[in-house]
Amino acid sequence: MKLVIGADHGGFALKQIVVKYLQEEQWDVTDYGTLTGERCDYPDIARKVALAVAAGTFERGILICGTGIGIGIAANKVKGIRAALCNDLFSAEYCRRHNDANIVTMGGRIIGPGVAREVVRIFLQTPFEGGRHAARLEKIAMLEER
Ligand SMILES: O=C(CO)[C@H](O)[C@H](O)[C@H](O)COP(=O)(O)O
Repeated sequence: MKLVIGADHGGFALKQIVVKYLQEEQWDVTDYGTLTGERCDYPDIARKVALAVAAGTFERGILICGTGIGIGIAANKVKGIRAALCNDLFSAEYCRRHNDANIVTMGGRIIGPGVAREVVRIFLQTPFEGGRHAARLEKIAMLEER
């Protein structure tokens, strides 16, 4: 599975840790920045990552800002993106099982490396259940056409 990751300055430090973890675990991960800890605007990072996931260049994305909120709001403006804020393990599991999330967002000012690594592991390993949840995702897709 090809992965893409991005973060603003609020998520930069945690992104570095997550990238290292993914590389150690042999995941194919591409870093879309920011590549320094300098202040930047999370919508710019969200846009690059979300467009690449929506285009199918990458199957899943990981986005990190200070809280995970702003970067997720921005990513969800891109058609086909289902970005889920996961600062806990239960959310990481159910955003996959019920929502087929294709981007996970986290807060670099909220969670530490241990939780972040587990969130990412669960996000990448948990399948979508389909069934009644697929019908609900179709309704979400219809909202994109309004
Ligand atoms: O978008 C956010 C909040 O929803 C992120 O946490 C940003 O990283 C944060 O707003 C950046 O704030 P800063 O004061 O410019 O560091």
